[in-house]
Amino acid sequence: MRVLSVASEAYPIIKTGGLADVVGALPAALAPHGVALTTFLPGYPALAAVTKRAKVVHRYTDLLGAEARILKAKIGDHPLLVLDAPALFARGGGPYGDATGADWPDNWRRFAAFSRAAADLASGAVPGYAFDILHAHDWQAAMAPAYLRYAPGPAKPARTVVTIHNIAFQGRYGYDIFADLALPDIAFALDGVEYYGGVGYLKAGLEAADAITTVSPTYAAEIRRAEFGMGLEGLINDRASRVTGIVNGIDPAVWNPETDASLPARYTTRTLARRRTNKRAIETLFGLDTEDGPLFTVVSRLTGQKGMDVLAGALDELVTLGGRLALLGSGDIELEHAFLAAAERHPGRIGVRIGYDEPVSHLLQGGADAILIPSRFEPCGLTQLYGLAYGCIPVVARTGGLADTVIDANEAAIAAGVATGIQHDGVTPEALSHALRRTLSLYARPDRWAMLQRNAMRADFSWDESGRRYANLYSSLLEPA
Ligand SMILES: Nc1ncnc2c1ncn2[C@@H]1O[C@H](COP(=O)(O)OP(=O)(O)O[C@H]2O[C@H](CO)[C@@H](O)[C@H](O)[C@H]2O)[C@@H](O)[C@H]1O
Repeated sequence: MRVLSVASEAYPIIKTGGLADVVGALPAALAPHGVALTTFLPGYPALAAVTKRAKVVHRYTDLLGAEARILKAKIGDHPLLVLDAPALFARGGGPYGDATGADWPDNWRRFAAFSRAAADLASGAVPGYAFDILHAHDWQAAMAPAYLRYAPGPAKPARTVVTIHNIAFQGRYGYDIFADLALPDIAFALDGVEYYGGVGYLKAGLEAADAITTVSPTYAAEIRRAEFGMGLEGLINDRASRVTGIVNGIDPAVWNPETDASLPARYTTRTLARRRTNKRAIETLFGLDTEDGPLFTVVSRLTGQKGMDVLAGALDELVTLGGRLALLGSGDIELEHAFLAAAERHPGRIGVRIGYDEPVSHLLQGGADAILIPSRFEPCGLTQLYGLAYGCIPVVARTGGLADTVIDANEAAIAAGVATGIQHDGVTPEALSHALRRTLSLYARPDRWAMLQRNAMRADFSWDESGRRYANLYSSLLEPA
């Protein structure tokens, strides 16, 4: 089975968040199930190294107004296609905006062109290329199924899957762009690309897709409610029979404490004491006091989704209770300032690094005692999975994938020997305070804490099962109706 996986980022080439980890891991996750997956990415400057000697497989003189080429390269050992369109993608800053974080004003054109090219690959417009399934990730790729539906190429169009990694980002634009999308007028319909009078990219993809997935069963249920659906709950309910939740796995080649080159000391469940060396390295890097007391970490975008405002308000208490915090993140400027101010108030107890740093994120998982994830909503969440694998106990809000992947250390779960973390209901100062206190009282019982760590590290979040689920979903779409 041949699948085209269409996304705006993929680890290790270009990453701003969890989407990249998943897209980067899918080819290896699906190969054992007989799925040959080709990844399709926009040609940002970060791809220059991998496309240097790439073969041109297709040329456009006018792809929604831009000159473009499709290049053939590799991501690891797996096939990669790249949309090289300098007018759209060859610019500094990030994949979605300039260096200040402001979105590019032509994102509608950039990702419509990218989706149009994906649809061409998946419907016979590019000689030598054919795919059974087009799998589009998030709004940046979601117009591809809409193009396949309304303006396919010469061959039978591939069947389509859209995966929602975060429904909060929808790619919503005014009606004025419609004329430039090169879609027939009938596409501007209630069950087409129309969204509240304008154009909605994610909405269009969800209407056109043969199957919709999101990244955990609980989030799949949550987005049927107004509180989580962000305006798309009606559509999700109408199409509920096509919606499934498939939890993300983690890539053992990247996230494994036994082999992780970013850790000063590597370890297993049998050598947990070696984590102390990593803790010392964190203390040095973050300017924290040297001691064996509880060390919390945060590795996150600093946003309201992640509950970082509530956490910032809980830091004085965290310190009063005897905890320390090493935080790595970037995002909302007020939140960055709030965490930096807390670090100034509590020298030696709170250390903050504003920025994005992959190796430091590994060190924090490998040396801190617990990772705080008080998200208001979380489609799956990966940092709690990395925490589990590294014995860095996740302290999480009971929502979305966090609810599905962490087993709360209540008395029954402890007695049964299955607890892997701490959950709290709601993202309020009281709930967070209670969770911090529970965590610290567990930490004060070394036997219980070590049991939690061992349970967490043994929990299976490999891609085996989820890879099989995606493969089964693809197969089901290819069966005759
Ligand atoms: N400052 C920093 N430095 C280094 N690394 C950093 C970092 N800040 C974050 N990261 C890394 O970025 C990734 C974040 O992934 P998450 O799944 O937690 O959230 P995100 O909201 O980006 O993803 C969305 O998509 C994913 C994938 O489906 C869903 O799991 C999730 O719920 C959804 O919101 C992790 O690999 C983390 O280590």
